[in-house]
Amino acid sequence: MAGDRAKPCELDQEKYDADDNVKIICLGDSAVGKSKLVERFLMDGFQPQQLSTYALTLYKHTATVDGKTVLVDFWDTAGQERFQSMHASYYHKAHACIMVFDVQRKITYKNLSTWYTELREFRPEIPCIVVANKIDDIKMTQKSFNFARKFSLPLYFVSAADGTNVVKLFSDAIRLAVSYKQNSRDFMDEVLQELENISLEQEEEDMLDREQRGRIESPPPS
Ligand SMILES: Nc1nc2c(ncn2[C@@H]2O[C@H](COP(=O)(O)OP(=O)(O)OP(=O)(O)O)[C@@H](O)[C@H]2O)c(=O)[nH]1
Ligand SMILES: [Mg+2]
Repeated sequence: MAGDRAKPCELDQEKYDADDNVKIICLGDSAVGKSKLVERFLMDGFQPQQLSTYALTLYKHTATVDGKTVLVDFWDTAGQERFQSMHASYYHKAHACIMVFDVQRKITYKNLSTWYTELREFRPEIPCIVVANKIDDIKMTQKSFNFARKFSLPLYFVSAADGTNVVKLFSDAIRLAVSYKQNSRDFMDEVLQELENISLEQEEEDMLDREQRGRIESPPPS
């Protein structure tokens, strides 16, 4: 159910290896509207309250992409310092990113580069959408935001308050996540998998060695 708080068992990230599971993360400064956007998409509603996301909220959604059912987890967290302590697992196995700024607060736009740098440290290749939120509140005089162009990222002008472009944003994010998962594997994933396999092989070898030594050292049965 949308809005459920993440329970430890739901944080088992192995499930994202299965074909029908994708993970989409939300990034951006505090109060840019990350939570409101997900809520608007999932519940088609908007309650203008000021509550900041506490630690981590997982929103679950079932989508259909090209006739196939896809289970989508949207990961949402607070954009403030609290985020710092959990970044590695937040990015782990993510298939797409929605990176939000507030068109009314320039600093949130400036900070995109910090978010983007961190995203690319953990997930060098996943699709990332840049989102200009709160366009209901200002007169958009064809403002141009170079950040998205500079990194060749798609830019969406949206409003969680009145719903402008919200469905389009999330539908496209889901499609991108699915196609990323089907068509390419992150190089980092491959390297990590490789390392995991090597250490497993090593463990197996060590175990066989120990067994063999045990057999030699123990006296033969009389
Ligand atoms: N006018 C307007 N206000 C919005 C919009 N989206 C969000 N807000 C308001 O902005 C504030 C912050 O929204 P949140 O969704 O809680 O922001 P957040 O990015 O999740 O913040 P953290 O959880 O602290 O990281 C709330 O008061 C919302 O009502 C929008 O599209 N238009
Ligand atoms: Mg939030």
